[in-house]
Amino acid sequence: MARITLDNLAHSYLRTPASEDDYALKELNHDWEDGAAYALLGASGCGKSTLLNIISGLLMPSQGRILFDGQDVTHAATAERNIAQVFQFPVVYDTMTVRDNLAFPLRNRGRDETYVAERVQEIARMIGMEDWLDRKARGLTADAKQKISLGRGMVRKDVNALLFDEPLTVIDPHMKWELRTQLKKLHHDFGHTMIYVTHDQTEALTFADKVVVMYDGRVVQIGTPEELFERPEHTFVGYFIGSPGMNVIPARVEGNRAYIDGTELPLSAGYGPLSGKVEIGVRPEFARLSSSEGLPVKVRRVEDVGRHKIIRAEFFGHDINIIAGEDEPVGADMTRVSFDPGHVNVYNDDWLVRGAAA
Ligand SMILES: Nc1ncnc2c1ncn2[C@@H]1O[C@H](COP(=O)(O)OP(=O)(O)OP(=O)(O)O)[C@@H](O)[C@H]1O
Repeated sequence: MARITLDNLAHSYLRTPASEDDYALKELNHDWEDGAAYALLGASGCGKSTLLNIISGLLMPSQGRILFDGQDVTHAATAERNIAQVFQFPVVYDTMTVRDNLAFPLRNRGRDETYVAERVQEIARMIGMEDWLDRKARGLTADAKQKISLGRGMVRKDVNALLFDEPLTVIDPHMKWELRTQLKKLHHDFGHTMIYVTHDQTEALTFADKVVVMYDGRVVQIGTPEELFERPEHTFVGYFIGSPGMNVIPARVEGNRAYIDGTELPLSAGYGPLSGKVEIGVRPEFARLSSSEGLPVKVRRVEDVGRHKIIRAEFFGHDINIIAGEDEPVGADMTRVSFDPGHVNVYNDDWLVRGAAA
């Protein structure tokens, strides 16, 4: 396994980029810890595949270096990087049996047949294909073929990193959950450095130790699922993670008070003067509807989603969401909302501002 260092890395698909907007991947400096499981999460077109392809060697960055355990591999071909990759669509040899497909990367490395047999059996069990080992891959469903691709990606223990590019797209929903759990177990057992690209927050949050959130070619936050929930560093992280996402409301901030349309809201920290766009961010989980406490709010709709209720409401002309417990009644007299001050974040031009403890 390897620590992967991205040093001053950036990429533009244009030959002569003129401004930052011309970069599909904006400048990035980061150390990916040896043996950690990362998810690269973001909406379509934010640069996830560009970054993954640079790490795998399919794409040469227009700026910066990439190092595996301190060794510069920027100009090394994919084959020299000793990585395993699993793509969105299956890559299998149709004329080979499932067994030979799974064994391929090990035989390629000259591993002895006893080890190959043992390891193939182990992986086949993991992907639920023990009974299919002697079948030819031709004619199998896309779903089964993708499981073989995943198995092949995982069969070698001695790779520098395992890279997955939306690997569960073609897998049916039930198997998706099972494979995600298996991948997590595999990571736990073997400690591979894993990088998993997805636009699905559930996939990212259940799989990864750390989630790398990308927005418009930029890494906006790298954190544990808890950190992304508690303290989104950027409003995009707030919107994108959570269901529904964080409420973001324009405000004026002075010291330890925020003002929304002139109405005061307490904050748990003090802030210096802020210019530019100022907003507060509060997750629906930390907003509370009541008949007497807080600021005026107009409930528009209540959605019962089983575990809890989502209250869609209007707050000083802005749409906000409030989460209430399944058993909490939502009466017509509930026209006030309060926010837990410890969970009200302040954003300046979309970036989190850290206040001084009040
Ligand atoms: N070969 C290419 N030539 C020119 N522009 C490209 C190329 N590949 C990607 N781009 C552009 O770079 C940006 C980032 O694309 P990228 O594929 O890395 O995003 P992504 O997050 O992986 O998206 P998706 O989930 O849709 O694959 C997009 O604006 C895309 O249009």
